[in-house]
Amino acid sequence: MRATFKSFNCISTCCRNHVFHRSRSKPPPTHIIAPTRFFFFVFVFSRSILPPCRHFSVNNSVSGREKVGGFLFPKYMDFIKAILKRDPSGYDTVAVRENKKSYTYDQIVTSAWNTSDLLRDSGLNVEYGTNGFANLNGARIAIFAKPSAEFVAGLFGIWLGGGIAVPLALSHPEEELLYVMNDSEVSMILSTAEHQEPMKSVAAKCAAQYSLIPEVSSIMSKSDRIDNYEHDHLPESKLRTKFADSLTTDGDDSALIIYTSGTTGKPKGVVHTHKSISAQVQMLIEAWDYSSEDTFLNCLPLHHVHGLFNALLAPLYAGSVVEFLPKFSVRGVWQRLSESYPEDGSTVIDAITVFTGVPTMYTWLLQSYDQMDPKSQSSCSYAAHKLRLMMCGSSALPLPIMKQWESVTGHRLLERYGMTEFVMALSNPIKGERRGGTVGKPLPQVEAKILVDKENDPNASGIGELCIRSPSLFKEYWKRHEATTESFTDDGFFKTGDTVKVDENDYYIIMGRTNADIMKVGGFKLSALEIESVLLEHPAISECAVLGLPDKDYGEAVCVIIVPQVDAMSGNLQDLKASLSLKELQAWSKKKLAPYKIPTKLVIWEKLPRNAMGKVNKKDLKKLLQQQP
Ligand SMILES: Nc1ncnc2c1ncn2[C@@H]1O[C@H](COP(=O)(O)OP(=O)(O)OP(=O)(O)O)[C@@H](O)[C@H]1O
Repeated sequence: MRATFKSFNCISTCCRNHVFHRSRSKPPPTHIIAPTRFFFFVFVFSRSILPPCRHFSVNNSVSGREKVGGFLFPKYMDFIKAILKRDPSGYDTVAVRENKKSYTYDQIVTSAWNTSDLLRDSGLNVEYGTNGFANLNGARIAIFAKPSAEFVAGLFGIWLGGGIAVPLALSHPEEELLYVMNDSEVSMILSTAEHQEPMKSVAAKCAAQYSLIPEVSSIMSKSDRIDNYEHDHLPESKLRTKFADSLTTDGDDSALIIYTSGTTGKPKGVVHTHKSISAQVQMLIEAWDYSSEDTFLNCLPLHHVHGLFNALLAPLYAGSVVEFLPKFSVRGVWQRLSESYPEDGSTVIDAITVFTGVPTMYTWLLQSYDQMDPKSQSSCSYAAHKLRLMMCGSSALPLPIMKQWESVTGHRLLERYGMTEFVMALSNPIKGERRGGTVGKPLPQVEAKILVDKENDPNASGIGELCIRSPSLFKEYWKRHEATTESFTDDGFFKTGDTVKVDENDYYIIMGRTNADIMKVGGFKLSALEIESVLLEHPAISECAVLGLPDKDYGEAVCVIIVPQVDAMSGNLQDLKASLSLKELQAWSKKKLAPYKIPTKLVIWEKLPRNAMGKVNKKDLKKLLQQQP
């Protein structure tokens, strides 16, 4: 990953211009969010999880804690601590929904508490803090569960126990799982029953323990809402504050290791702390107005920051409901949106208000929309239009897709830019102009600068490597001290490895990964993302990936891999190859692209290989194409 480190070091001797941008927004106040449902953590601690004496008595007999006068908490994340200090706002406390079941904050934390007990009692190397409470002292605990209440409870349970969570990818083959587990030296794997047998076997192969995540009980059905829930034991806010103050939090403690996709090298473990997580969720809530009025539809994997932070942790911190659709399906999404907003205008409880996805999800949703009958199209358009917010990111959103989505739903997608190492950094505004083809400006408290290599950019076009400084920056690459040091500038900016520029209004334009999307053709630096966006306007092209292949005359040649539109695909791929020739494509491109940007090689495939986040690994594709005759 970020293979630009080396080239960056070379550049460092060259002359550089720093274009510096800083968000003018004021830092968020400590309590920026409306009172949320998370106060139920306290509710849970005081009545549901354990008998009352277990929490607050001096001489309880809970394992490892009996000597202590005080409370039962080891290190705990600032994130939750802040929540504990807020005032309750009401009793509608559903946190998670999945498969038509609803789970309250209470129920999730009950299970989280049980998980942390299980971890402490598992014989792992626990340590006793100054307050005498046992904690896992940063032991790595992997979590393998589909997006669900159990996943959330498992994650919070690991944090409650003082461990570092390592979310695993459900789609990864055993070899990749073992790489992550061995690299992060996982002590235990937590999973749900459906994955029990394979995960036990994986655990055995890397000398880790295995355990099931304690079940999370749900409220019976959607209609059995929390209004009927008992809430007369809610502790006084004074007690809540005291309780929160007693937590021995150290915000700099590591909380989470997320592995990079490895699209630019071997996956690295990106370590986030309680503090960086806390900072990030507060930034997102402020930037995008998340609130307890929101219900998110989360169809994303949770081992990447998009699904985990944008669509789970930040919403929960804001007191929103997160509804999981564990596996993205165009049918599932359209159906859920249509159910939320019937065309007769009737109001539905639990309607989805926020959706966030990767560009390919929107492409596929549009393709399925095109196949619908007019009545279904009308109800889908009507419903999608009603959402408060629709966002896109993780890879470039091509302009044609953005425009099509706007014409179908009336929503101008909010595109933002992020990376595992700092989660989110740049965003188009919630209010104000969302500029297509850009990722907006720095989020609150984020500083961005562009390292322009003047020597290779004599025209001073302002194109260069994006660097980010933010309270949400990661702490380190797990056990990779050198890689960590190399990835930062002397003044603490993280070097993203992405080539960018700003437009006339200071909105950032991502030109792509320097080592995968930036091609050098006959002395010109070209952005593959820009060419892809133009080619997608061609009526016969559904998806495409542009990449540079070695060329003896020009250094690199522009090659495009095309996936034809569904209609075209209903014919024979061979016929299509004959009809969509390189010549035809070049003739069409002439009106839209400068001559040196026009592809000189064309490959037609039925689909593009994409990872769980819909990303294409161009390094692999290049290798593959070079091997082909
Ligand atoms: N809105 C966006 N437009 C263009 N590119 C984006 C956008 N959002 C994210 N990206 C790309 O995704 C990258 C971050 O993704 P992530 O941290 O998952 O890394 P990766 O490239 O998928 O994997 P690896 O870090 O292993 O190479 C960014 O560096 C950028 O290249």
